Amino acid sequence: MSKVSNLGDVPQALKLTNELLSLDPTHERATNNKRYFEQMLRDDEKREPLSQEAKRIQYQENRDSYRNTQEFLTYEALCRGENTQPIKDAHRLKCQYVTNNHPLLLLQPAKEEEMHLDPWIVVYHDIMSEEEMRQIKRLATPRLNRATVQNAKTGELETAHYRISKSAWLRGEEDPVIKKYNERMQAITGLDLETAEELQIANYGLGGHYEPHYDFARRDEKDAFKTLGTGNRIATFLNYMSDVQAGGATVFPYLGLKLYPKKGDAAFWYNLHKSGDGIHETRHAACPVLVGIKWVANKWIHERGQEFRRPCGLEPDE
Ligand SMILES: O=C(O)CCC(=O)C(=O)O
Ligand SMILES: [Fe+2]
Repeated sequence: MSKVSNLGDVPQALKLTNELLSLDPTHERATNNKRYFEQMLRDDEKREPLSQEAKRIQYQENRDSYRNTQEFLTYEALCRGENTQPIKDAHRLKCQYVTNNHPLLLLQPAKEEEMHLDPWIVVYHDIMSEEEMRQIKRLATPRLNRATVQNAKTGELETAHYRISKSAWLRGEEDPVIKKYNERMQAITGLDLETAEELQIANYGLGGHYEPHYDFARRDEKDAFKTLGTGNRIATFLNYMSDVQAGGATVFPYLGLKLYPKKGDAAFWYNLHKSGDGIHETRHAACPVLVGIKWVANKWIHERGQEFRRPCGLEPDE
């Protein structure tokens, strides 16, 4: 009951408390709460009602400054399902079958749908089978641990309030399903996955989310990916292994773009320009899960090995 009142719904908290007291009239905590909620409601009646605008200001004053930046407010608006800006050049977006002339794709081409042109963000439909998803979840489940982030100053891995999920890493050698799936991602992207990170499986429970971030490391970050010796994260291949009933979209605040998880689909984008500079508009976030749970599998592809597959460009933003 006090949790309901913490959310600001005192009348509902009082109603539930009265219900509890009708079942257990001697409940001491409920008796005290009842008195407390009734007093709160009497105090409320004396106060001038707050306008929508005043409520918004009060809400914003209680948050840290980052949460009031345009970026964060846009992230929240996108997560509520609002459209914050029209998708640029939406009329030029295309769908196509992709084979890259690769034996793995000739009989079953990948169904590629462009979601954004610059930066280029695509979704591949139905590329993971039910059985593959089941096996990946089976392997990951006993190994799920609270996800961490890298502290940009110290380089240490730590848990953070802005990333709430559990994750596990799966190596290609440990199961034929993983190996085969890695090969499919390699065929579709045309990139070398030898230098990629292992497959990261993430599970988001209710309220699980990951606030706006880049997948690539900035120049001023300490030791980012240095131990790997494979350069920066050139691209992200993000597989959705569940539908999410409400919430849980992947959103790009600078593009006004929302990708809704669809079981068996995957999103793909380059994080770096051909020059190696980061593409800042790829900043993205995983919205809080409101109903259901969310499973994803991330493959972060690195720069080394792509020298001939995606040659360097001479212009910084080519
Ligand atoms: O789960 C998502 O939708 C995005 C996850 C993500 O951005 C990440 O793990 O880096
Ligand atoms: Fe990410």
